[in-house]
Amino acid sequence: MSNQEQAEKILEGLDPSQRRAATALEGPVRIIAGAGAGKTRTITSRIAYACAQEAWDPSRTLAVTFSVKAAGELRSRLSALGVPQAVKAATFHSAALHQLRRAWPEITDGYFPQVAEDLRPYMSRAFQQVTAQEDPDPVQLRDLLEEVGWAKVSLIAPDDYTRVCAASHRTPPAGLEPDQMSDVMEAFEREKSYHAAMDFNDILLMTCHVLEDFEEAAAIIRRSVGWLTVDEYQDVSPLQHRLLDLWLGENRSVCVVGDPAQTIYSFAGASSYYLLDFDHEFSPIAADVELGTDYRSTPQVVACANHILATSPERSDYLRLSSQRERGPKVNMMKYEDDETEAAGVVRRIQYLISRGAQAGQCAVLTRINAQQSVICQALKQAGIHYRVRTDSGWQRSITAAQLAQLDDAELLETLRGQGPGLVTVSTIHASKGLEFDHVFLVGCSEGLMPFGSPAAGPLLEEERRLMYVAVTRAADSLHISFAERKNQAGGPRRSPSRFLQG
Ligand SMILES: Nc1ncnc2c1ncn2[C@@H]1O[C@H](COP(=O)(O)OP(=O)(O)OP(=O)(O)O)[C@@H](O)[C@H]1O
Repeated sequence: MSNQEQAEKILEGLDPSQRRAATALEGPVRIIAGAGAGKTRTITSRIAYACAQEAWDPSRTLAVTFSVKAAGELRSRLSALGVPQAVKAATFHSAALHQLRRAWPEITDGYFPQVAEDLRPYMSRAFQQVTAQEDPDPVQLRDLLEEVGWAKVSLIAPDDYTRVCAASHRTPPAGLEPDQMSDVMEAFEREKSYHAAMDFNDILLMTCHVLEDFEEAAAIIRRSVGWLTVDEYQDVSPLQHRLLDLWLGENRSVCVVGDPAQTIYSFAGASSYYLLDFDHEFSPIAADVELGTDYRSTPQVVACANHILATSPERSDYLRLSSQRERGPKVNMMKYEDDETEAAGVVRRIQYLISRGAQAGQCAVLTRINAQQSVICQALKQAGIHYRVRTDSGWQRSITAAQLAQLDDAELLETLRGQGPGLVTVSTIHASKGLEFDHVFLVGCSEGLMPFGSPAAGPLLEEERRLMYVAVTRAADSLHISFAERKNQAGGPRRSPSRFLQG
């Protein structure tokens, strides 16, 4: 097959908008893609098409994304499209770490710092030095580390922290005053450098530093980033954006893809501002494509997703999806007495679906927070249904190693990839991002849980709305939304249905 024929074949599975995005090979390209609209299909086809056309040098082609899982998905889809191995698909952090390692001997004689797995000891010592208090408790420690992480990805130096707090009414964690927190931030950095350690954000900060201050090393890095694709661009932080800017320099071969309605990490410094502003920042852009056709979900699920966004004050930034599928069952709404009854009801429904031929691996129960999961897991266990829990740190299976050994190879592979036929998924909404299931059960849809903390109108409420949208759009065939009127039989305050379901 000639290169041209091969290139044409790559485009075969794309609709006209996806094709327009995939064939715009030079200059800045923005793809705004709704949930299930094939953004991964489009960007992988674009890279494959460019390589098949010999328009790009594969060894200078880089695609970055946020999670290890998404990077793995990109790699396997690129390889299925016959893309040369030389094309790199990586997380921001692993791409930067690789560049930093290579540049290091050119810029210093010092040892390469270790990426610290556990930052708690450094933070604990920093806290003690500044406050002369005992160890912070585990929750304080977590909050302090989150605050330092937020400041770093937001490019807020310790010196500026106090000013930022005053301007934005931000309250530091662990009962600290802003200037104490600023001192803790400095002490934390000292502790890490004393032990030749770095955290995840340091990888990006140090790479920025190399690109800014070491001309030769910067030129080598920039040469390796000839054609850049950035996935999930709606979740980019100011620090990641700075790195992108420095990677590109004068280069304008950049394609970003994202969905402003799926920004769910604002609390950690992510912002859809860069996606929405891309056409100004990179003006003139070569192609600006919107993908609004949802290939994943039924019209009923899509209508529910559109309804959730319809009352948002930010709705003009969001795409209105249209479903490409046949009609399916209507969205099932249920009210239960308490959490246990809700869990039992959900499990009964899953049993019913399985008895009608559904695969357990295609059923997911989604929760807003981790604490909602134990009652669900208990009910699944009682019913003898194997499940796995998806947390941000990975899978915890209810199935034992011995049971795992009985699965055949194909099942095992699928199970390990998270798509096995045998295990129901119990996941937080955050951890379900990018996944799809035939049957989705979204539990706890009451005020207080969804939106969590029932915030007043404003950015917090909008982030909760987007979370609900992400949850709903994971469903391909059937969607089951429920809530419990009380926590348990003992009573407790009466809960009302989520405002996102009204109207
Ligand atoms: N042109 C198309 N024709 C048929 N099916 C398609 C097309 N584009 C995408 N799909 C299917 O739609 C589903 C979603 O595609 P993909 O995984 O690329 O979506 P995504 O946009 O990355 O999803 P999300 O952002 O919601 O996680 C997949 O099952 C994919 O095969």
